Amino acid sequence: VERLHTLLRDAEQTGRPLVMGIVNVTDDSFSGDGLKGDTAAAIAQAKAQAAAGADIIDLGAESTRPGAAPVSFQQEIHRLVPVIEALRHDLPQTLLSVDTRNAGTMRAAAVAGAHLINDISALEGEGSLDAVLRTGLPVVLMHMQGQPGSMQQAPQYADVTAEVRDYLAGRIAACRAAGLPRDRILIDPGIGFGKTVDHNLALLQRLQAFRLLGYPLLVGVSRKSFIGAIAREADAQRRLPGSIAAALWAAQQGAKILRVHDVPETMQALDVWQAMSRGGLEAEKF
Ligand SMILES: Nc1nc2[nH]c(SCC(=O)O)nc2c(=O)[nH]1
Repeated sequence: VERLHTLLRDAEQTGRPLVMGIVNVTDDSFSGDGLKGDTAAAIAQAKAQAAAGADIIDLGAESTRPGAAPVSFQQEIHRLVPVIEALRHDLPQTLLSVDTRNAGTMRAAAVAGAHLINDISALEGEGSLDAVLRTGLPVVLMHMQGQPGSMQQAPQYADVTAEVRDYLAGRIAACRAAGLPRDRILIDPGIGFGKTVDHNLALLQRLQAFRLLGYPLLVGVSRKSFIGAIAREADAQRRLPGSIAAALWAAQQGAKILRVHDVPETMQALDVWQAMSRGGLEAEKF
């Protein structure tokens, strides 16, 4: 928790958000050897993101893309633990986050050395709030309407910003009442999780509403389909300019952590944005 708060204080002082690199430890193994190929690939990707300046690496084993099939927590653990253990050793300066909804995975990830739990279901899963309490780790509470398999069919809100904010306020209250200290809570509006394009845009336009809750704000826009809709780009791998634009907007609105696929490109964009938004280079010598 201390290391995360040191980074968050730096972010506050420099006005530059932290960068969280995304690493998926999936099982669609190209090598056909089940997992070894995917473990090695995930470790290599995490190392590259850390070398490019990522402050945090977010490791996920369950694709929570709309329509994705759920993954058992045993399978999640089987995929994630080797990667966490390797990165704890190889990347001692980089915080490791685990993207999971499962209490069992949270416990195993903490034992393996993860520093942060990133839960798209805001600790609503069976036993997950208790599991996180016992791990001592900080947690990202994210809003999602419905479930990944069906959440994009008919997202529905009277006032998306108010409803997402009130949901997060409720989850914060529940976690605090269960004994989770303030300094172990981060929040996230869940861009793309049960939202139309217009819902996502409304949330991004009103990110300040979430800062009023008083917790560090994490935002994930990288390569998401609302960017594809706006820019008419069906291929997620070709949404980098739009992802950078949305990330800088979120930074401008006070997001403290940006969750991204493209770390070097985001770092360069933040370098230039920071030079102008805070005035003057940060003692850079050419
Ligand atoms: N906290 C948090 N966790 C996430 N996990 C994913 S998976 C879908 C994708 O990357 O397109 N998105 C997010 C996000 O926005 N926030």
